[in-house]
Formats: sequence, structure tokens, C-alpha cells
Amino acid sequence: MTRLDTPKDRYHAVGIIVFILGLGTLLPCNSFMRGVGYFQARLTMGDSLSVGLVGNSSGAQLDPAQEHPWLEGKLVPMGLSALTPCSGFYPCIPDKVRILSCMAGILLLFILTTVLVKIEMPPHCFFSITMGSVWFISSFCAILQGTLFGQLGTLPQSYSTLFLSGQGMAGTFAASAMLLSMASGANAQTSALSYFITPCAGTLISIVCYLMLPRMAFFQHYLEWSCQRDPCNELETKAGLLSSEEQNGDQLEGPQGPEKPILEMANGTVKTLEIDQGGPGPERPSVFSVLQKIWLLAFCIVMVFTVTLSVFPAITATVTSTSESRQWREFFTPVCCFLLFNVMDWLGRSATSYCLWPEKRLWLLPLLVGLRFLFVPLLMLCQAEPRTHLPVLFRQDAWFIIFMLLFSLSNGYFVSLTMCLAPKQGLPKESELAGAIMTFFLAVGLSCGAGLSFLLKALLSSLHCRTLSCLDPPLSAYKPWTSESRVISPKSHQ
Ligand SMILES: O=c1[nH]cnc2c1ncn2[C@@H]1O[C@H](CO)[C@@H](O)[C@H]1O
Repeated sequence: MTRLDTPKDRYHAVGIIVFILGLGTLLPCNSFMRGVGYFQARLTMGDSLSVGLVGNSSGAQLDPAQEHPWLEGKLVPMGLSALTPCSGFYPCIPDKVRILSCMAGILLLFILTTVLVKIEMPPHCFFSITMGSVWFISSFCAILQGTLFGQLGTLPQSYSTLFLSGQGMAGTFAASAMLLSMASGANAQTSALSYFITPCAGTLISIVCYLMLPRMAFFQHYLEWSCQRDPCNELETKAGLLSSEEQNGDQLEGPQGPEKPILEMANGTVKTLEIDQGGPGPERPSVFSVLQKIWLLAFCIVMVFTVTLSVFPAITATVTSTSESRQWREFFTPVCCFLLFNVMDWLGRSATSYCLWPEKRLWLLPLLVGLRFLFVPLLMLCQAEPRTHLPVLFRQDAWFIIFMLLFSLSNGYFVSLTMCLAPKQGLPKESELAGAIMTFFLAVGLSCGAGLSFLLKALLSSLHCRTLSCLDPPLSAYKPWTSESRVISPKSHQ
């Protein structure tokens, strides 16, 4: 197969854009999750001047593990929205329109969130606006992830890895921002402002990057190639071509190009291609047939996120240090829980650029992913507090750091592995649907994990009244009509 007319990804521009798009899809959600302290404090104190992201002016720390109710707020719409690409709804709206409107929606909502930092309002009003934003931002993020991930299925697999690696970087960004705001001791309003301006800038950059993508000869080439293949040739899929390319060590090169360029592509629109590729008609891939091919990977992604979200951050963020140093104890959770998790998660996601083991023995995957359930007891037996039932077996900080290292590295690796392998299991025209289905199961995994974390926390402390008093935050904090309620950290109970 000759590759003489295959354009190169000049300066890795497409790779860089794809990475930024990955970052842009998760940065908004991550910022909302990590900014939970600010939202909770505003809900309970009603005034944005006295609250920070991880603490309040009175010095009481808001527990970073208290993201549950917000996470729930994110997961329901995310699951529903992730379903829309699978429901036959997606051919109605061209990909380009769908992606750009989601990005524009996220940008507008973040601008609103940023402006609200400066505006005083009653807690119930703030609550309604914020919950609405969480719902819409989560929905937009889910549609964005599913659609973009599907489109990337037409490029070599290394580009899907870059996208997922960008998503991992989003967590690192959010964790670093949280750490910086703690370390700088900046005034609460300034740190909240800078915290929400970051996703605004990130989304704006993503929009520009997405608009540049169709102008790249390399990207055009793959989309044309993908849509021009007739279904009979599709068994000679990208998967086959790519694995031989990867063996030759030239992952970023493309297959043989099409004979005739498509005018629409040169003009920068991809509309025609989308209709050719997955438009209405008898050949449109069915959810059922794609699911049959990827069910094992879908099952694995659910397991990976179930394990991860069951303990991170609900349990891991309550682990305390046994060190003598006050400063180390103060930075232990942001550094050893959040930053460590996000950096290793990112490294694990990026590792699939070099290794896709066990791609050839997929039956091994559920076993390996299942082994991650061991992290649940291991992390619970660290110094997580409050606890009444379980003993502490791993008292030293080093144990917790080692467990977190392996836990996050394996999370990143298996997330990226399952997501990258799914579009390769079927025909190229099915790759978009495979990406959307995987995004749906990803949301299922996140939800199962978040649900399980409530049970595990109850198991750790107590199944009766103590659990209620330790619920993060106290339920009253979510009742807009009880404005005098205060967020109390579980640590302050001791
Ligand atoms: O919407 C999402 N899409 C993909 N991954 C997500 C999403 N939300 C959270 N995580 C992933 O869950 C783990 C723990 O937070 C991290 O790996 C994070 O990237």
C-alpha cells in the first residue's frame, strides 16, 4: 500500500489540537467539582466575599471530599446526555453544529458563574442558578465528549490517546489551581474569580482549536478517506492499517489517500462527510450491533470508574497524615490525594501511546480491571477518618502514597485502553457510535462509583447517627431555606 500522497501532521498541530480539545472537555466539569467549597460556602453563608475555594474566612476547612451532591448533579444529566448520541438523534444535528453549540453553551455558563462571584444574592437563588449550570455544563460536556471521541475514531489510535491524555491533564490543572489558591492565601473572591476564569479561557481556546481542525490537510485527509471507503472494503479497517503502521513506528502517518479531493473539505466544512459517514439510510450502524462488539470494553470501563469513584475522593480525601509537621499535614490531601491522583492518572492515560497490552488477549482485561477492587479495602484501611468500625492497618503516609500511585496509574491506563480499543472493534463507520456508547458507559461507571462511595463511607464510620452527622455536607446545607446552616468539616467533629 503506497502512502506517497499522505500528508504529514505538520508540527504535530493536529495532535496538539486534539490534546487541547481533550483538556477543554473536562476542564469545566473539573472546575465545578473542585470549586465545590466555594459553592457550598456561598449557599450556607450567602456572601461571596467571605468564602474561598477550600476554606472560609473563619478558618474552617471545607472538606474537598464533599463533592457528592454536586457529582450527583453532574452525573444524572451526563448519563442522559451521553445517551442522546445512541438514540438515533444525532444524525439530525451535524457534528460541527453540535460540538460548537455545546462549547458555546459551556463558555456562556462559565462566564455567568464568574460574574456571579461578584454579585450578591439570596442563597436559594444562587442554588437554583448553580444547579441549572451544573446540569447544563455536564450535559454539554457529555455530548461534546461522545461526539469528539467518535470523530477521533477516524484518525490513528494515537490521537484518541492524546484526547484522553488531555482529559487527564484537565484534572491536574484543576488540582494545581486548588493548591495554588491554598498556598497563595489570596483573598477569597480573587481566587474564586481566577478559578472560574481558567475554564472560560480553556473553552475559548478549544473553540478556536476546533475551528482550525478542518483546515489541517492531515485531518481532512483522514475524514475523506474514512467516508470514501465503500462498505465492502471496510473490513480492511483502520484497525488493521493502523496496527501495521504502528509496528512500522510511523503512527502519525496516514493510509493511502483518496484520489479526488472533496471541495467541501477544502472549504473547511465537514457536513457532507458526516452525512456520508453516518447519515440516515439503511447502512446506519445500529446500537445493538456495535454493543455486541464492544460489550466487554463497556463492562470494563464501568468497572474501572466504579472502583475509582467509590473511594476517590470520598474516602481518599479523608485520609490524614501521621507526620509531625503541621505544614505537611495541611498540604497532605491536596498533594498526596488530588495532585498525585491527577498526575498519575494523566501518565497512565498517556502510557497507551506506547503500550496497548493486553490488546491481543482482551479476555484478560476484565480480570486485570477486577483486580483494582483490591484498592477499595487497601485505601479504606489507611488512616481515613472519621471511622468507628474498621481498624487502621496502614498508618504510615508512605502506604497511602504507594496505593494512590498504583490506583491512579491503573485508572488512567485502563480508561484510556478501553476507550481507545472500542472504536477499533468494529467498522470505521461504527467508530463514532462506539465512542458515544463508551461515553455513556463511562457515565454509568461514574454513577455506580459515586453511589458505592456513600455505602463505603457509611461502612467506615457507622451505619447509624454518626453517618448522618458526617454526611458531607450536612443535608441542611442543601436546603436553601435554612440560610443559617453552616458547613462543618468532619475533621472539626473530632
Ligand atoms: O466526564 C468525565 N469524562 C471522563 N472522565 C471523567 C469524567 N469525570 C470524571 N472523570 C474521571 O474520573 C476520574 C476521577 O475523577 C478521573 O480519571 C477523571 O478524569
